[in-house]
Amino acid sequence: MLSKINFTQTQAYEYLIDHLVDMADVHMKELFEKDPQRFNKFSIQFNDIFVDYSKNRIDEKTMALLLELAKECKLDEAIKAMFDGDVINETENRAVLHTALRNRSNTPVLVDGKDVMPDVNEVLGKMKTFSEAIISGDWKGYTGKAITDVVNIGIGGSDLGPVMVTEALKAYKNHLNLHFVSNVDGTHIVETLKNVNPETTLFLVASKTFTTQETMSNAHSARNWFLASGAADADVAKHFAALSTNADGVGKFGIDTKNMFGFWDWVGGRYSLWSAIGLPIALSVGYDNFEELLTGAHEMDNHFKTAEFDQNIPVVLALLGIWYNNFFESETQAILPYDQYMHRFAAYFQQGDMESNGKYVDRTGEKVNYQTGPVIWGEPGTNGQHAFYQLIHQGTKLIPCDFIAPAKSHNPLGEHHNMLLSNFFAQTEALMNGKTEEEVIAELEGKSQEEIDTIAPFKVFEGNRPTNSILVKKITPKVLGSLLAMYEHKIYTQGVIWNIFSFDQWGVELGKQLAGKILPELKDDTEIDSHDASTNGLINLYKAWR
Ligand SMILES: O=P(O)(O)OC[C@H]1O[C@@H](O)[C@H](O)[C@@H](O)[C@@H]1O
Repeated sequence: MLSKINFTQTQAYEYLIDHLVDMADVHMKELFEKDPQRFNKFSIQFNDIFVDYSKNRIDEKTMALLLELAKECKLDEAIKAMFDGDVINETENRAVLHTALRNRSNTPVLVDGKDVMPDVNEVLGKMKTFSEAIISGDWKGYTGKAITDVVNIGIGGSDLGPVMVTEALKAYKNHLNLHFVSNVDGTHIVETLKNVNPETTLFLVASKTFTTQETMSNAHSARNWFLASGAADADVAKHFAALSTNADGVGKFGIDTKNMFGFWDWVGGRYSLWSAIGLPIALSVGYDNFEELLTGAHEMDNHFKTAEFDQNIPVVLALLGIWYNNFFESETQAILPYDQYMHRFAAYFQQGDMESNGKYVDRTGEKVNYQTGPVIWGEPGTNGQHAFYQLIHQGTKLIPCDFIAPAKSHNPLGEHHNMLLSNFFAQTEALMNGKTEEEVIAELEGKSQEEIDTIAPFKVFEGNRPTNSILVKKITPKVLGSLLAMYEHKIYTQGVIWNIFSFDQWGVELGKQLAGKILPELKDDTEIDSHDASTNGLINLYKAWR
């Protein structure tokens, strides 16, 4: 059981409130001027990942107090509890062991007294054999042709992770074409099926529960399409596989359980890309690269488990996030990868973070009296610069940003990478330093005083906008694995301090339930009056217009 400490009642929190008064008007520029060691003090390297957090509104006292806060909230016990397989997902009565899926050291991990590693390794072995057979072409479709296209049908955690990783690792891709269908909007499956041939397509039905409406509907439509092409029921086995914890559901759908890749209820959907849900990754970049991804994550797991908190990247990032979220009242957190391949990275962590920490009830069942999870958003640089950075630089909201960039590009083309990275460095520098009125006036030399007075206020940048710079050597499978685990553990750390349960997601249920009630009401054109006036009005208009 996790302890149930309200962090706003700790000693460290009280000190931090006082300390905030001292820090509120301090400009980071001054902190850099005062301390030549600041960059060394506030940066951590872990393997090929370098995290510079010196461009934050912190000093040594801030970090000491934040670290104290982590201690008072018993973060050490919480970390141990997760790795030990304790039932820390209390509202679902489950352990949380995505770390076991990438436990490359193979040390036993016990759930209810049973070591789960043999099962984990068995599924990995099956994924290896299967992916190699598909990639080599040994696996034949129902007319004897090799597979050319893989369509993953899944949503949420059964989609976002594999999409993000297969995109991020596109440089490692083989000849297979990967497609992802998630939305129940018929457009998604229809448009995808236009581009594939039933004789050479493999469908992966990815669903932890195997009950999710969107996924089941898309899977049925895909099977109908497949059978309509002239294939027989018996051919389904050559073209459909399931990634799921629900063997009964898989069997009922008509997928041979030989083609089922299992995982377990102690794997949360948004933490499942390391499990059988990662099969599209193994198919896209080869099993060895998938294993490298696991290795990278495992290394970060060990770092999180063993590094002192002041040298622990996920812990430090989490505490900085809390500093802004709970003391500076920032509402959002931007994730800005300067790497085109990582264009779905922020979208992935929208689920990872917001579904984990978007909770207003604490671990005692009481409503919290403080802010919990931030809104996560972001796009790859430099695209974001030409779109929304205006607000980050000169808007009224404080937006802490994570900038992520690789030193080596997979596509070193002329000066492109230097140009990209010059923007990466320039943005965090600009956000920190800003531009003073004097600097603006100096730039306007030669203009009339009237012109200067008119335009100068618009050209001033306050600066003092916080950023973390995460510079990695190269986006390899291993580095990506470490980065993903880093954010996962940051999320958990914040959940521990906010005293919330990060591994359930009750907030997604109500909408599903209501949609279930409304669906039968849409079958015919009878006027509806069973809801509020707005919902009735909209449903009836829909019926009139469809
Ligand atoms: O993998 P499943 O069972 O189809 O679930 C998909 C998604 O369903 C959503 O309802 C959950 O909030 C997500 O956490 C989950 O990833």
